[in-house]
Amino acid sequence: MEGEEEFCFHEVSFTDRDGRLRTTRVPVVQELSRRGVTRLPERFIQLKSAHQDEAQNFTNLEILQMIDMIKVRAGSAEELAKLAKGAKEQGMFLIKEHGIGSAVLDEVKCVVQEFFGLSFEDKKMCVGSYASADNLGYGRNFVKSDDQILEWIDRLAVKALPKGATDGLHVWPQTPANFRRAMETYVDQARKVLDQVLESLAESFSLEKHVFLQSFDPGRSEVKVRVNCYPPCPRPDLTIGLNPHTDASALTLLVQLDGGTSGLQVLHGQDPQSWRTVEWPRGALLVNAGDLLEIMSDGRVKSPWHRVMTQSEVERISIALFYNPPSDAEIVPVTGGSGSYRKVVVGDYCRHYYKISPTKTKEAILYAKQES
Ligand SMILES: O=C(O)CCC(=O)C(=O)O
Ligand SMILES: [Fe+2]
Repeated sequence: MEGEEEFCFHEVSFTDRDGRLRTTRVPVVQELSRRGVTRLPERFIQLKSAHQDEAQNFTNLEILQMIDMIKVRAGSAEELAKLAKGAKEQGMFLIKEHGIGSAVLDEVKCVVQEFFGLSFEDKKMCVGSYASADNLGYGRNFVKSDDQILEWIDRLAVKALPKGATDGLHVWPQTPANFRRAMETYVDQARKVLDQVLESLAESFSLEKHVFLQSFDPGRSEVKVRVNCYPPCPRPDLTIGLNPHTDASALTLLVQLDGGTSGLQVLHGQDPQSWRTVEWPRGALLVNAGDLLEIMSDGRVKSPWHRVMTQSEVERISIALFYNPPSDAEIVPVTGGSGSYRKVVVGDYCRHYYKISPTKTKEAILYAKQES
């Protein structure tokens, strides 16, 4: 058996179910992978459950709508109809001709690859840890107990907007030196694209075009970026990169680094629902509705349940950008939808989401449901 003492660990603080502050150690999966472990450590083995059985037998999702943002900007009725369809039927769609410069995308991909290419010691040294502030920095996904089954992932999370929000908190990597500049340039351009998506989504639902955008504020809206690294895994059939979840955000923009095949899966269809692997053409970006948009849109859009599978030979890196209105903004569902949502304060919703996550079902959104 590989000696536990040889592994590198993330030190994790969490508040347990009794409200006590606890610490635990979580193996750094990139290091396990680099050392060529052939046996998946016990803590990563998911219980044999329905979704594991299905995981070995899924089909590709070929029907994600591909939205041409040039046509959207020109007000093409046909493209807006595709946008409405993608948002309503799957809560997830692809965008092309988005206007984010290829040099900007190449640079951001390059800095995240360089960061995850560093040794564990160098990564730890050049960036603050999760314990430092609000789940930011370099580490792992949620850990809430000593006996939690772990996901095969390492991640880096930074708060990119409002500008300067994390100055002094040492959560931006110092290596590579251009990391922060590259990420902030990307975030700036991505935010403009997402504003356009929000405006066009409203139009595509025959609503006034500012109904979603009006909750946002150029100086105070929030962007968190999470870089997800799923290293090659000895037993992809026994574990998962990221457990099924919905995002708390209004919108999430996903970039997947070239070279990696997609491991992202989304729950598709109604009665029966099934997991489908997302087909992700090179160059396209993926937009995913989060819970806040489900609330704002009064259920016209549903935040999709999604998860990430691992692969045995390939390291996959994705960049998830979460776009939210200011934390103190009150979001009010646009009437005429399902009528089952109530107004919530963004920060209150997000705190609730993080407090109860991870969950086995789409539970956090119940917080924003009207009592019937
Ligand atoms: O890696 C991916 O493609 C998805 C990541 C994701 O769902 C998340 O970070 O919330
Ligand atoms: Fe997600």
